[in-house]
Amino acid sequence: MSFSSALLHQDAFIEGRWHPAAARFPVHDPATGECLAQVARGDRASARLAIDAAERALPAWRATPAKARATLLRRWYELMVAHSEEIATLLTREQGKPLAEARGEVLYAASFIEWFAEEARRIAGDVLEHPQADRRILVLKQSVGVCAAITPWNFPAAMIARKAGAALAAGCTMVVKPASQTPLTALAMAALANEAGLPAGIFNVVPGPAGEVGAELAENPQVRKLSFTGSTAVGRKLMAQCAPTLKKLSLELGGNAPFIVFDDADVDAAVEGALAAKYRNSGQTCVCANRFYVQRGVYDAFAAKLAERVAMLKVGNGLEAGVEQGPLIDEAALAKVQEHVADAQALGARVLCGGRALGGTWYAPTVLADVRADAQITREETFGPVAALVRFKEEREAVALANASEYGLAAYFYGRDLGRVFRVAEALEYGMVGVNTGLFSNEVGPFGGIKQSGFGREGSKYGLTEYLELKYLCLGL
Ligand SMILES: NC(=O)C1=CN([C@@H]2O[C@H](COP(=O)(O)OP(=O)(O)OC[C@H]3O[C@@H](n4cnc5c(N)ncnc54)[C@H](OP(=O)(O)O)[C@@H]3O)[C@@H](O)[C@H]2O)C=CC1
Ligand SMILES: O=C(O)[C@H](O)CS(=O)(=O)O
Repeated sequence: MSFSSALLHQDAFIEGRWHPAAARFPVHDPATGECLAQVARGDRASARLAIDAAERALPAWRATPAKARATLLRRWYELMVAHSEEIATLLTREQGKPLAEARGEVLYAASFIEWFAEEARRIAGDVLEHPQADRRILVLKQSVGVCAAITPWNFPAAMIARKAGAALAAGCTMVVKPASQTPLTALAMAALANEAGLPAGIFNVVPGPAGEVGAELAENPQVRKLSFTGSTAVGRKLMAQCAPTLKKLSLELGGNAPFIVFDDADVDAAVEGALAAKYRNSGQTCVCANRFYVQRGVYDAFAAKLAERVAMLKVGNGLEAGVEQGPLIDEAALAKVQEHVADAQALGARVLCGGRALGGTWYAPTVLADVRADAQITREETFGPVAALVRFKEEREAVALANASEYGLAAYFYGRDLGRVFRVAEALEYGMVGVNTGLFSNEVGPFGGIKQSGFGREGSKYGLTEYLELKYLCLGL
């Protein structure tokens, strides 16, 4: 095996130690097919071991003063930044995204740990006036307890940091099951958490199959909260699996983001925003624009300018300098993209650029024009580098088209009339709306969706409440 890295680990990380296993599963580089590692295949027993470790570590961590928790989280953040190049290389190798994006993701992930290190010290309860003179009301905020996280392959660092940063800041302990396609980044993060001095059992990583490790995390009564990022279908299953033990849940699920361009938009800005919203991670993000509604007055100009820019995107192995589009994660992802393009073309869409597989799991960055409003690509999440342009006439029509989806995660629109900005922003049924921007993800804004995109918010000051319980004390004087 040619691949090596000081941060390459292949065993589960439980209670501050590496836990090998006889059974192992391969991790492949989606760009080359190379086997990067053989990772210990967790099972229900190892998941239980991690949950028990998290339970043992909980009392001391809960009792650790917030300032001390913050200091340890800050040190973890500093190590993530100091080792960002190594982690980014691991991330690109196992997930495929261009190194420049991987570097960005590692710093984005680290920003959540930094943010929640700061938020840890601002957890405050209340002292309230009781209706009776001889009583006092106190409201305490206390950590939920042992938490679980199940995370996807498309952001192997950020999705973990966005959950673990909040959980640990709140005084919870956590067991993470990373996606089986991308466990190496999670294990590298565990190594750095350990180096930062996070006590044993606080943060545990157990790679392994969903049906074993995932099932134990969802069903074990010691786990009081589960945070999941991934597809809506799996989110529904997990919600059912968590029901018997009434776990708190955060579900960041699938999306189908509309991207609306109005006649009064700055078309050049809208094109740049479309590039950011559509082609990041080769279109494999839950907040990627999935369907474009362009008003007839700017349709031709926007379509031509977007196609010109998209055709220039450099496609290749994410490790190569200047590459802007890496491979899709696997053959199934490629097949879904091809299916959406073929369906749109069968309904009359024109390919302005791309529209073809390039070998391996690469797909040419694509712009489709004259897409019918009922095409499959407008109803289902493509999770690939294809922009489908639908023409519209009136504002009301665009909002209706945008809202005609079971999903409600992200939406975007470009327009400069102030009245329209407020009308449309307030009318769109989504958890997050980008106005004259195609990228809104950061540690400060509350990330999450509504409808079939799930519930709960991550990052921001709101992210901490997902890991806190309120306790009401009534004091008789
Ligand atoms: N809203 C958001 O923030 C995000 C949403 N997503 C959505 O997720 C999808 C793509 O990500 P993808 O990884 O394929 O999603 P999946 O839902 O298939 O997998 C996500 C994680 O869930 C695990 N998993 C799968 N099935 C089960 C199960 N039955 N029980 C427990 N765990 C399970 C997987 O484990 P294993 O790998 O071992 O199978 C993986 O760790 C898209 O729909 C995308 O929109 C993705 C990222 C962010
Ligand atoms: O998993 C994802 O797709 C991420 O949540 C998208 S983002 O946070 O990088 O915008």
